[in-house]
Amino acid sequence: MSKLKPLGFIFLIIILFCFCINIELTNQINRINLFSTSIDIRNFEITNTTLDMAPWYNPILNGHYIIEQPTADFLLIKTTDTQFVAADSSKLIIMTLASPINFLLLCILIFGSGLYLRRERRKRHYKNQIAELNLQANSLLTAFNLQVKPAENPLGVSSLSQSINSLNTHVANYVKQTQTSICQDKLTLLIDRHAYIEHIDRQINHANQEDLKCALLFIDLDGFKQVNDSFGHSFGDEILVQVASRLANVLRHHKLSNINSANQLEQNLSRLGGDEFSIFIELLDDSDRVVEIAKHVLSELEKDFVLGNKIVKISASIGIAAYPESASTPQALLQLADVAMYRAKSDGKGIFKVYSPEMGNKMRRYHYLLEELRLAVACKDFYLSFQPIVHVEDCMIDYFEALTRWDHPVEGMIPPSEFIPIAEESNLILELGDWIMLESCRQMAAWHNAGMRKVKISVNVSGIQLKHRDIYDWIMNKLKKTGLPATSLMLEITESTFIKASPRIIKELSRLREEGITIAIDDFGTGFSSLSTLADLPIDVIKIDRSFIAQANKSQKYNDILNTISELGQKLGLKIVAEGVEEIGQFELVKKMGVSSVQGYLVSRPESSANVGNKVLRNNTSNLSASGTSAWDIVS
Ligand SMILES: Nc1nc2c(ncn2[C@@H]2O[C@H](COP(=O)(O)OP(=O)(O)OP(=O)(O)O)[C@@H](O)[C@H]2O)c(=O)[nH]1
Repeated sequence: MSKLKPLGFIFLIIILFCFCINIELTNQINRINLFSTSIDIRNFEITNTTLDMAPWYNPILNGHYIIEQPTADFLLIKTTDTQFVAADSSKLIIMTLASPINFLLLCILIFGSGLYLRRERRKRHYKNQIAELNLQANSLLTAFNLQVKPAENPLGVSSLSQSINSLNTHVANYVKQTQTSICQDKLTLLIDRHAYIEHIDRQINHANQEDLKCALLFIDLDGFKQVNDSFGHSFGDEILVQVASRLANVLRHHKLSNINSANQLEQNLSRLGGDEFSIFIELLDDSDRVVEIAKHVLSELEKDFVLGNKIVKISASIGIAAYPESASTPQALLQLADVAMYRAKSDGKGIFKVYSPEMGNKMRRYHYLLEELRLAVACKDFYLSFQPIVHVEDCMIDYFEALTRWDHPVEGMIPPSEFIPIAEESNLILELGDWIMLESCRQMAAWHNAGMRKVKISVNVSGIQLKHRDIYDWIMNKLKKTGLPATSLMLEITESTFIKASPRIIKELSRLREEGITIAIDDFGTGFSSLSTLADLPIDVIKIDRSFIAQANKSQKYNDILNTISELGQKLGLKIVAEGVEEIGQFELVKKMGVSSVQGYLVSRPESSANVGNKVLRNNTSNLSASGTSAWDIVS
């Protein structure tokens, strides 16, 4: 079709040209009639006008005729029906063509044709370019794996426009997806900490202008590590996804939702990382509302999590910080809510706490002590105290418990109950524990050499040490270094640590027992271990927690528990030690129950090694050399 167009154009031009020639020729003929000067004219008389001459000239020549002669062709020009004049047709034609109007027309036609052909060439060039672009677009579509409806003309403009549209949509979706995924947690699809902080920042600015109050909930799952350890990480992942969905429901229920119109993500709920989530309340018109929301979150998370055929129960601890009361920046709000959350954890877990400045002070002290502890551990700035544990029958020394003391140059004595948990959380306990074990063994080795052959030294070992040290090699190495016999060493491990101990740790403790080292379960009664598990643990001694001793004389229930533990221990062939005996009544009670040894202020406070030396070695030398131990005078 497109090829026919130029032909049609040329045909049109030819017709136009002929038409013009015809007009001009007629003009010329008319001029011949009138002036007939320059042309050889002869008069003809023809009665019969039906001349047998080229009939198709007729319409062009307007009723005149061309006569072919041997010398030249003549045009018979009809003047009347029977009168003709003859003109030399070739001359006539030359004159016709040479007329200015025809020349001008010819020029216009040539110029027009030139323009037309140029335009056609350009069109062809563009078409080729579009075809080339189409090929490139198609290869892009294939690379992006995009399907486009086949076009009528696959190399035409409409196909190109279709491809470009499709690529355009793809790029727009890609940009949207990229922007969304940048700020989204991959597992739960909630916004991440970074996007959440930006959102809170905007909300706080708004609240500041409008004089509004906001609040932030910091939610941390309790014991989530246990879930991972027991069921595997992918199971843990599923729980996290379900937690996110339950929190989103709470948000909707309390109409706290705020969906970002650009990426369609909820902005008031975030997974901050690990098992930590946060909810932001943009408008807190009533402080009871935050409490109501926190309680709702806790109750939602306490419901059973069902995964396949497994049912898991978890809980969460929540810290709450409010704007503007607690803090005025997103980071500070999160930090203080985190502090409050830690308080909720330390107060028993599964609860919520609203931040108060007193909590902040505690946090600051924590960080201060952590830094001081680092220095103290590096400088070995501690000393040991020794508390005797005596047999109830004769008050002879059974063993000494080594207790670490930290005399801070500015703060004074810092109790172990304050610095040991910090040392454990920061793993500084590993280095500190090395020093404690070495010093305890060294001291006991000295006393052993001085005659205290039946007395043991008891050293506390934390769960962190059991986990990170190869405990068998570690202990045997210390004994070798100090020369202390294995039978003179006792290790105290808390009940809660025993519950969590891996089979590897239990095996290593059994090997130490085989070497002659005594293993005691410390703070017994506080870790909720089932009594039946006692039979399987590699232990020799049960140390009953001081809380039972303190209650036993006042409460029949505690009295019964104490009795049961004591009886069970005796049946299992374990030695029972009562901790925290402070009164003579308690001493008498535990003695009656069959407890074999006691520890507590009634017997002695922890003493320095010098005092122990004075008391045992100087005053009771004869007793010591005969028995390998000495009576601890409890009245002195
Ligand atoms: N399955 C899974 N676990 C994760 C992910 N991110 C972090 N965790 C685990 O979550 C646990 C978080 O532990 P913590 O919060 O420190 O401890 P916890 O056991 O919850 O104890 P408390 O918080 O003191 O109650 C760790 O064991 C992490 O390995 C995750 O994306 N998926």
